[in-house]
Amino acid sequence: METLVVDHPLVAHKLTALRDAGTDSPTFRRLADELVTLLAYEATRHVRVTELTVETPVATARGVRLAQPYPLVVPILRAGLGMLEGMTRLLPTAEVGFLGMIRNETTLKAETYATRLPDDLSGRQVYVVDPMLATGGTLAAAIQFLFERGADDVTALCLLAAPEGIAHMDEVFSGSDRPIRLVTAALDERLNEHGYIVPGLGDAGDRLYGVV
Ligand SMILES: O=P(O)(O)OC[C@H]1O[C@H](OP(=O)(O)OP(=O)(O)O)[C@H](O)[C@@H]1O
Ligand SMILES: O=c1cc[nH]c(=O)[nH]1
Ligand SMILES: [Mg+2]
Repeated sequence: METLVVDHPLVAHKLTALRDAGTDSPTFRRLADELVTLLAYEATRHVRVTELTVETPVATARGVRLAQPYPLVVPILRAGLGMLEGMTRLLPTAEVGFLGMIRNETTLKAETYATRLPDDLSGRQVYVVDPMLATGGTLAAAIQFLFERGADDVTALCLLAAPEGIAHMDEVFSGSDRPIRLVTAALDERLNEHGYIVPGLGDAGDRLYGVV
């Protein structure tokens, strides 16, 4: 997996506020939304475009527009929903598909409870959004699911990643000829004994939407 850690003072500033346990849910949501827009700028660097010409008031100009089929954005519920609007603001013509997944907090295995995606993803560029890449079980299962539907160009946007999660992704997809990119605001130190990212930001879903 090709990993890009976005090194930018504004990203670091917003991420620091996001990590702060004293940051309330409304502020956390706003910061997550702002951060994803900054990450999306880098994550969409390879978005497919087609060339065209337009008439400016002065002359003919060559330019580009997003190619069809338009990209698919896939938030992994629940926490990924906190990154959806920031993505679609930048890619307003993108289609949106949903994956509902929850990590069993005892076994740390990901379980899928909802899927609402186009059946055929061949030829589509897919952007998966989920704030946390911890053990990597959730993201690996999500991408396997997208690959089964024909996706061959997947970029994941995460606010935080752990080295263990990146290693797991590399192991699961080592023999794959389909490239996967990860764009993240930070690569943290490690996971703790409960599978939480250290120093991390806690449970992203709870901090966005409250404890259920
Ligand atoms: O890399 P992993 O070890 O699989 O963990 C990461 C997953 O855990 C969190 O979701 P969670 O399962 O807490 O669900 P939620 O979004 O409903 O809170 C997070 O948003 C990821 O989806
Ligand atoms: O640190 C972590 C790990 C998994 N899920 C979270 O929300 N936070
Ligand atoms: Mg959670």
